[in-house]
Amino acid sequence: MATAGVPQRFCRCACFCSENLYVARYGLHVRFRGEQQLRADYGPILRSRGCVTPKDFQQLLEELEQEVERRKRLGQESAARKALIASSYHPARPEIYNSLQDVALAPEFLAAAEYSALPGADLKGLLQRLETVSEEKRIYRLPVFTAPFCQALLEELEHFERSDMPKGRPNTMNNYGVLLHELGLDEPLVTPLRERFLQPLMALLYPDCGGGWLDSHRAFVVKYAPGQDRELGCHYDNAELTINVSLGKAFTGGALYFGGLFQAPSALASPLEVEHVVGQGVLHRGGQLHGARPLGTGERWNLIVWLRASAVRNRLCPMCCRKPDLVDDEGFGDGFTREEPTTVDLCVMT
Ligand SMILES: O=C(O)CCC(=O)C(=O)O
Ligand SMILES: [Fe+2]
Repeated sequence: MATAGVPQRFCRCACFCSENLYVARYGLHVRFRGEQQLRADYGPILRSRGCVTPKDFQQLLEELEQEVERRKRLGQESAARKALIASSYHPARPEIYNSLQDVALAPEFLAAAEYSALPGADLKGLLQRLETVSEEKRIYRLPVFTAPFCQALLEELEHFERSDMPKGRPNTMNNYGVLLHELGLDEPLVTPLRERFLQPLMALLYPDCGGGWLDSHRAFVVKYAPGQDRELGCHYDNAELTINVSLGKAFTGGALYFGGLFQAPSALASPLEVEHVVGQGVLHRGGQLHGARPLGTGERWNLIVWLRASAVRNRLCPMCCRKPDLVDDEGFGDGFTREEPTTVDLCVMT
């Protein structure tokens, strides 16, 4: 469905500063309101995962307090980094910052998106144009970018990494990578990718998850390398839908694994392993539990776009599973809005 909206102010949910704090050492997401609550809610599980001595617990407390402070400052600090990068960073591959061209996209991706935008398109027709990785889990895969585009984007990201520009962390679980909006790549690259190509695809694949109502995103590149992050613990995304595109380089290991939906009990029984194919994107629901196996050799860079539909998340924050407690934020925030999205069905207007 084609939609035209007025510019929105986006918000985050206040739970961002108290829920789902990730403790990598103990492989655990915790809710944190203070020492007593942490002991009461997580004492036994923390002990079973190696947080045994008073010193261990004290260290964990300090880390959680720091993480809360970091999260409170995140929006403003990110906006400041973006402004500095815009004024003083010199790209290695300036063409990446031009508006997204069809030549950057794999023919299969163009064909699937073009088909999906036709008035008579249906799910059955679309499924003939992409790979069904799991029908039950509704996971799909298709080529997204051409090899030269992946190469150019990687070169640009490595150039940025080597620069002395300030860098944000892609999300609360990955320590290495790049936030694309800070680099100035949202407007020319990610927003057109979402609006022109992913929206029609997702509307057919996941109409029940807001696929037809995507109005913002959070896009980042995650990097895995020896001596840096090597694997990713099991989690669900703060997104209605996700696309994960493998950009390269040469690597072994790092496969994605998928369990059930996070709301379902025994959600991680018999996970499904999905290998990366360079240039290809894996599509899945944000609520599908997943993680990444340890990297073997080489470096792995993946573009992740968390796609958000305010019409869905305004009703229920996927991170705290409550009605969101809205806090104004910078940019797309976490994709919540105070008003319902104002959309005009362009089909009706013609
Ligand atoms: O390592 C990957 O490719 C998956 C990353 C991921 O799931 C995420 O960032 O949400
Ligand atoms: Fe994820």
